[in-house]
Amino acid sequence: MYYEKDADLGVLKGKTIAIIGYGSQGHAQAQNLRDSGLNVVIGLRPGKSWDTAKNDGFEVLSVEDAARRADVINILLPDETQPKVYSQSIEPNLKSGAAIMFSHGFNINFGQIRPTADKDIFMIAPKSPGHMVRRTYVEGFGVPALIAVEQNATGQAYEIGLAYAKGIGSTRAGVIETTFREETETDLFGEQAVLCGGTSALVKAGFETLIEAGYQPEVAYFECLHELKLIVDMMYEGGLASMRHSISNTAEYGDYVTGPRIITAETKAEMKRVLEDIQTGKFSRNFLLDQSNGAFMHATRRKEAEHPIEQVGGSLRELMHWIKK
Ligand SMILES: NC(=O)C1=CN([C@@H]2O[C@H](COP(=O)(O)OP(=O)(O)OC[C@H]3O[C@@H](n4cnc5c(N)ncnc54)[C@H](OP(=O)(O)O)[C@@H]3O)[C@@H](O)[C@H]2O)C=CC1
Ligand SMILES: CC[C@](O)(C(C)=O)C(=O)O
Ligand SMILES: [Mg+2]
Ligand SMILES: [Mg+2]
Repeated sequence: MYYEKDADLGVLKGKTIAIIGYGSQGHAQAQNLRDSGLNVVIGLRPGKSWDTAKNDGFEVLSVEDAARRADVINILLPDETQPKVYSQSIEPNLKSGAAIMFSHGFNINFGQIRPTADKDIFMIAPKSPGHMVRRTYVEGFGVPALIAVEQNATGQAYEIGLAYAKGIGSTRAGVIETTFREETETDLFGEQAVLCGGTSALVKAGFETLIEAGYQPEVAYFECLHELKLIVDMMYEGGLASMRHSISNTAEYGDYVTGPRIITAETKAEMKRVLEDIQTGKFSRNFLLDQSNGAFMHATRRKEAEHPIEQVGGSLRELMHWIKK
């Protein structure tokens, strides 16, 4: 694990870091790096993010101009957008010896971006949503991250990568070394099976079961979604044991006897098939195919927004002034 003492911000002093994209990760990493005293420019197309980055006080350039200026460039565009922008706007304008960074290994791992041999290629992957990358930094800490070096053309990739990780606050929390392949496959698996796909399916199924049995939607919302954060906060702080220490014996007994009825051997067998689809490239091919017109994604976004849990949750959260803050 790498910490503050292992990273020297001085490696990046006097260099220009171009952050391409100003979305979830882009805005957070750019603001943290600037607050760490580093020189950051933002590369974008004209539009909403351009205006936001400008209002936040950044020098905003076209992607082409940002690439020309960059000593280090972090491509923080949506994964499906990166290959075209890289080949059309970034690659032709990069200096020889520039360092190319990612925060997720998707496009290198699946061969969608293939930089030339004279460039450093590495990744600092925060294990956190972008907005928490910023929030924890402002609070004086940071989120854990992974470092992976794919190509070390200058021999300086680790030093630059660790300095970058320090700049976004991650060496305060700890940085673990990995490979592009391990980060890509575990990240995709985690978000699909556990963190996002698994959790949202579990929450919706629990909520639907209660309201179909005639219970109040508001009660079902508190039980299956709202309280989840409070339970997960305890797991985050002290693992499963700490959560089980705080809940009642009744809940702990129910945890042991009912958990395996919900997440069964068949669920785990399906998880293995999900992982295989990621490893073989089947998932990435399907994702990129859908993103060429976005048909499944757009239809599903609309359908999910209409789910009763979103309707009741929207009204309840209006009353939760502490969340709005
Ligand atoms: N979201 C997260 O928390 C995490 C993301 N990652 C990785 O970080 C990377 C960035 O993801 P994320 O932050 O979610 O991305 P977002 O979808 O939040 O970022 C979109 C940004 O890219 C800009 N953009 C989109 N298309 C173009 C284009 N053609 N030219 C110029 N700018 C464009 C958008 O600008 P506009 O307003 O003009 O559309 C916007 O600023 C991905 O590799 C992702 O896997 C890794 C860890 C966590
Ligand atoms: C869990 C989803 C994530 O991998 C993340 C926030 O780490 C992502 O791709 O957004
Ligand atoms: Mg992730
Ligand atoms: Mg991810």
